[in-house]
Amino acid sequence: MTTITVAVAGASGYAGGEVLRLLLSHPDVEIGALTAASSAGTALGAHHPHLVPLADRVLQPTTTETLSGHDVVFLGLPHGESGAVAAQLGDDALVIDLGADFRLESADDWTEFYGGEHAGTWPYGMPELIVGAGRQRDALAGVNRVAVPGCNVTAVTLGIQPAVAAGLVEATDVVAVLANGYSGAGKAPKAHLIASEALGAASPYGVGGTHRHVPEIMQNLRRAGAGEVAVSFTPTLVPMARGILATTTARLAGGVDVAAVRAAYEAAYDDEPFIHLLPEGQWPTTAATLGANTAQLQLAVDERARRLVVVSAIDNLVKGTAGGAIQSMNLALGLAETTGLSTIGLAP
Ligand SMILES: NC(=O)C1=CN([C@@H]2O[C@H](COP(=O)(O)OP(=O)(O)OC[C@H]3O[C@@H](n4cnc5c(N)ncnc54)[C@H](OP(=O)(O)O)[C@@H]3O)[C@@H](O)[C@H]2O)C=CC1
Ligand SMILES: CC(=O)N[C@@H](CCC(=O)OP(=O)(O)O)C(=O)O
Repeated sequence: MTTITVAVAGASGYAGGEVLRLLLSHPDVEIGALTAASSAGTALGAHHPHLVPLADRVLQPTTTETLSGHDVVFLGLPHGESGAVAAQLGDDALVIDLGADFRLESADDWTEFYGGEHAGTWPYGMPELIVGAGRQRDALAGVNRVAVPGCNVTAVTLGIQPAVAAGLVEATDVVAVLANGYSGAGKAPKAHLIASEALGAASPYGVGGTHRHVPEIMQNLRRAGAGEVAVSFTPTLVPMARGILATTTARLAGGVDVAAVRAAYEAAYDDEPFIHLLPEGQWPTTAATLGANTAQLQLAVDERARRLVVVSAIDNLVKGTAGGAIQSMNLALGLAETTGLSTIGLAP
């Protein structure tokens, strides 16, 4: 394989920085232009001192000129900014959007949850998503545009989709409650992230069906084979830098037992390099996934409540963003899907 040149827009941000951290270990990639907005003209090391090999690189403005001429462009920009940038980049570049602009199929969903005009729909960058009898990875070979999923969406979808696809649960009765690390909110200061108030507290946000990831999860479960879908989704900010622990429960279909559920999850994930159904009795923790492109899962059947309970853990910045994005890049370019991606976490 010849060397792939990669530009990263939003390189001073958390998602862009994580793309760079992972790309530094990718054997086929050469890192090209790094761009930002207000941080243009400053050194990358001022924003990401952990990215030592790139510390002296100077951030450029995010323009067509700086981003063009690369094989791959990652966009780690705030929602609503990617459409205009992508439109200026030629079809010969693979453009991978880490934001939400091109994830949703429904323009009405976009307007309801994000506001403004819908930019469009790109191939969805969740290789493991069950789509009919196949997987979304089949749709990623050779594409030149990829919309990377939301991090919460990744945790919940991977957690519940095998049961939904196999008809083992009622897709109109799915409830997900999540513990979320701060970095999911990006680096810009936000009122609900003032350290003196948020440290030491667990605080729900986006409650009552208002979070913008609700339509994306529903879209995924429909693609996985559900007819009607209803998902109750409640994220909770907890004092950790990275990580998502999602507990997703759903009402079991009649007659379904734990053996049937476990068999469905094993069938769905045994061949997946990054999705690990843990041995029975062992429960996921965010710590075990930190820095790794993995999702760890465990399930139980609550017989009294007749509900399936699935716990899934990911690193929001790796499997939830940058790692998933590079996995999709590999598929789009015809590289081995796992190239440059680690299953080794960072613990304790
Ligand atoms: N954090 C996470 O866990 C996840 C994030 N994402 C998505 O990735 C994208 C980036 O998020 P994140 O890195 O967390 O956000 P950050 O706030 O940490 O970073 C935003 C980046 O975008 C740049 N930027 C801001 N406005 C503009 C603009 N108008 N034009 C060009 N560049 C601009 C910033 O540059 P400057 O330094 O100059 O301001 C910075 O580099 C978002 O769409 C987010 O939703 C997706 C999944 C998970
Ligand atoms: C803690 C926190 O605020 N997390 C963010 C995760 C954002 C994300 O996954 O990215 P997108 O914004 O690209 O959808 C949230 O729940 O909205």
